[in-house]
Amino acid sequence: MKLGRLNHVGVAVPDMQAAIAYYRDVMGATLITQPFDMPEQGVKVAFVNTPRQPGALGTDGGTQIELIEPLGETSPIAGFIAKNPAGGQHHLCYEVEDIEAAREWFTAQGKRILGPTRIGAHGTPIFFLHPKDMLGQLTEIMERSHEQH
Ligand SMILES: CC[C@H](C(=O)O)C(=O)SCCNC(=O)CCNC(=O)[C@H](O)C(C)(C)COP(=O)(O)OP(=O)(O)OC[C@H]1O[C@@H](n2cnc3c(N)ncnc32)[C@H](O)[C@@H]1OP(=O)(O)O
Ligand SMILES: [Co+2]
Repeated sequence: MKLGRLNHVGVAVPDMQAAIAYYRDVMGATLITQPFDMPEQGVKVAFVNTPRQPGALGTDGGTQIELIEPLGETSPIAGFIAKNPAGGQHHLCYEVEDIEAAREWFTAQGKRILGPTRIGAHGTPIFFLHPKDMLGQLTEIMERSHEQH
């Protein structure tokens, strides 16, 4: 498998609106999506587009900041926010051509895959790899969008 594009950096936040105001007012971001809920993933999500982005989700261009706020009692990031009340860098997401081939690759490497492959915030299949197997970094693998833009 070859290293793919860094699609986004996941940043866990305790307060989505405060985080959006920070990226807009402190960091000067101009392309921030409206937050949307992903109850099946236990998060509220918003994307901060870095420059050279056409502005549509998942399109080619720069890397996004993916703001994630816990949603619901069983959010997988509740523990992270409990340990890091101010929030912080949560995961990195890399793109692959074929999610199933990537699953086989990491499994063969003895890396723990967290749960089933499911549809992520960009509408393509994703899975997560345990941070303890990935240099301490929670790692998301995402099949890149094959739509032509
Ligand atoms: C899917 C929508 C969207 C997208 O891009 O499409 C997203 O990315 S949503 C992102 C939120 N969803 C997930 O993160 C799913 C995968 N994550 C998990 O299953 C859990 O968060 C897990 C298992 C990584 C950690 O769960 P939890 O914190 O409840 O467990 P522990 O406290 O026992 O943690 C075990 C061990 O790992 C360390 N840890 C936890 N989170 C992270 C992290 N983000 N980065 C690095 N290390 C992490 C934690 O400190 C523990 O270490 P220890 O030394 O044992 O204390
Ligand atoms: Co993500």
